[in-house]
Amino acid sequence: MRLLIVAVGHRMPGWVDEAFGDFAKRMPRECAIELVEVKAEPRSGGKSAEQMMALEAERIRAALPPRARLVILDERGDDLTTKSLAQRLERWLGEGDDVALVIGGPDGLDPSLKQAAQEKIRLSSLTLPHAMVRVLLAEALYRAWSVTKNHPYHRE
Ligand SMILES: C[S@@+](CC[C@H](N)C(=O)[O-])C[C@H]1O[C@@H](n2cnc3c(N)ncnc32)[C@H](O)[C@@H]1O
Repeated sequence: MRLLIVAVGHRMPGWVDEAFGDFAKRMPRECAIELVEVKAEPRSGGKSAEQMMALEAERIRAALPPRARLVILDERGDDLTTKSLAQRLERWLGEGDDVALVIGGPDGLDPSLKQAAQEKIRLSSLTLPHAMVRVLLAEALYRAWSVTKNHPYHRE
């Protein structure tokens, strides 16, 4: 299984790359996180939010591996505890299909992607900036993995 984070936005500030990399590099090889950055549509081009999300959705679809499980990050998605994320991670690993966790850009994700998603998850009820979401998601995945292995990173 490949575990991909497909995120709209590239050329992130250094602190984002550093924080993401710090958690990503802790993941073991069998559960490695791959970051795939998708270019955000320039916000200065006079396009509507709907048009920009549709163009970003085309790029996201092009970045998805064939037959990947599509999981979108959305503030209106399912609430997860660390334990339930750990259970999902175990299920994903057991099923063996690639998993693409998709993070939208400044305007969010196109409705077509939301409809196509097998799972929708949220990290919080708050609207989070997309740069922060990849960092929080990498930490949450590392924490979830540590739960599955009784690793001391996660404490009850
Ligand atoms: C700035 S937010 C977009 C907000 C937009 N108004 C919307 O309705 O989605 C950018 C992206 O970050 C992710 N995101 C933001 N808050 C989130 C949360 N609480 N949980 C999970 N993902 C979140 C989503 O993938 C979203 O598309």
